[in-house]
Amino acid sequence: MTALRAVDVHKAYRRGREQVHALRGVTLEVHPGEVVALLGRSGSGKTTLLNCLLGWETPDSGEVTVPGAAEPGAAPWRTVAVVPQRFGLLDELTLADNVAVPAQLAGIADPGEAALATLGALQLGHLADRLPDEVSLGEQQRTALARALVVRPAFLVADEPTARLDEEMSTRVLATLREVHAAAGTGVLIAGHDPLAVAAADRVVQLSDGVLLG
Ligand SMILES: Nc1ncnc2c1ncn2[C@@H]1O[C@H](COP(=O)(O)OP(=O)(O)OP(=O)(O)O)[C@@H](O)[C@H]1O
Repeated sequence: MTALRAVDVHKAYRRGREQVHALRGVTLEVHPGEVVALLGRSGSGKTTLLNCLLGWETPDSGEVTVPGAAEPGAAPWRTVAVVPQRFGLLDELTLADNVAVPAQLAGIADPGEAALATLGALQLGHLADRLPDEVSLGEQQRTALARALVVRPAFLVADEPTARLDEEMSTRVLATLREVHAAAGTGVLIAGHDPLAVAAADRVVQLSDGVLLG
């Protein structure tokens, strides 16, 4: 498995008459089995870079490589799973069903069972039948993580996974990311501005006004 890679990526948005250069020639590789923290203040371009890596946005120039995506029948979202900034849980579905949906789409033999096992691994088994608005924000966040992990992705991209959590819960979520990484060799990219994420990472890179430092 090769790296998840962005090479010399540029991306600008138009805001009225103004051009906002969100990314100015960013090159970043995340190798299988490493945890990378992507730091940067608000507006530095972190989400734009993640969106380009996920194929949700097309760079103006430069190249993004998602391992395995070029193979026939490949689904990039199975290779690179995401925990979005706003979780994206479906309000009408229980936590178990939220997690079962990607398992089903991925053709996993027993999606319900896989969902329960993944929720259990994140200490959420007892909440499986609740709706998202019947659990805490931290529990919603961990459910989004379970939904990303249920397809056993090669890479996991998490946009500010600790932004809405207190220190204790942040530590727990980051420990879970490290455990997943250790157990499955998953490459993890954590974006945010949380010093705790730095402590959990093998490597730290910083975006500043669309340029990657270090
Ligand atoms: N759809 C858009 N249209 C116009 N400008 C945008 C759009 N998306 C992002 N931008 C601008 O591009 C720059 C980078 O935004 P981005 O969301 O990537 O930053 P970020 O580092 O993820 O910020 P945050 O930490 O607040 O989420 C910002 O100046 C932002 O205002």
